[in-house]
Amino acid sequence: MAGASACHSPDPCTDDGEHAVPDAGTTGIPVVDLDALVNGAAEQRAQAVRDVGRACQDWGFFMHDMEGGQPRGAGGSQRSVYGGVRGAVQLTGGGEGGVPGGRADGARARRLRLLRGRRRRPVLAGLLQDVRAIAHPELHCPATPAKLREVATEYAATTRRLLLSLSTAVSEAMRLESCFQILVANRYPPYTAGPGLGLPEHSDHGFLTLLFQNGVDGLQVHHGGRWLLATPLPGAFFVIAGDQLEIVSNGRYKGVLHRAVVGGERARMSMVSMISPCLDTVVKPVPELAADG
Ligand SMILES: O=C(O)CCC(=O)C(=O)O
Ligand SMILES: [Fe+2]
Repeated sequence: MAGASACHSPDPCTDDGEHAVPDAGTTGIPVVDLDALVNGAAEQRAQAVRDVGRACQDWGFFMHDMEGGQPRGAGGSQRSVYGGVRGAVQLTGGGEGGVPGGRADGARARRLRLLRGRRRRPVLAGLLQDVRAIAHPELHCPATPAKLREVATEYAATTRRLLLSLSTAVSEAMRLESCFQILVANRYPPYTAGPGLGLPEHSDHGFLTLLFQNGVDGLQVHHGGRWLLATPLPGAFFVIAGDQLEIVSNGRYKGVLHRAVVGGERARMSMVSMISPCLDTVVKPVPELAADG
């Protein structure tokens, strides 16, 4: 696979300031009890909404406290999704933005742009293999491996419920029931030539993103002018504020910059589920916040 040869070439990620991957400090990343949001009594829910608001405002990034309880099925969904997506990533040949299905004609190129979002730098060959699939309103899923459709259907539904609860908490005013959802599976092959940039810094174009990983760290979040390594609580989802949340909140919440670094003997995988309003929605600040200027 391309990743192996990339490991032996001069390291483009550490050669110059432009591509350098500085050491990340650790943590302080906010933890929010999302169970209170979904199942809590009025006062617990109100506190969780305040916590989400503060985390969005201060960080644009937080994690979901699994101790507080996770939505039923999410754990099983996380475990089974590794198996499902690993096969899909390998079968699609590990191309960056490897959405299966045909040549990059105009429509497909537009779809790829939508799925990839806004990136500041190109992805370096071999450091990332990914599969992106529209998950809602209709699941567009590769036909192989056979288990993938089953896994993706369950995973999309589980994460969509959580994303909608979060979206409601972040902005009760925004109607997101008819949403648009994208699933992404990223695989970063082993890379022993030093630290490298698997996925350059970017913000996610949607409203909210849920991300979990296979126990190999590498996600970094930009906070307070520094890159911090995002090490999750065991089994936790990371929650990432996207560009549309920044627009809706009139800049009060930021679409946070994040990136993925690679380096080490174990392949890293991350599973991303991103939600947006349906595609014909005009995304603009909610009036109450627009009035603030
Ligand atoms: O692999 C990661 O941790 C980051 C993935 C990501 O940010 C994305 O797919 O948008
Ligand atoms: Fe991202």
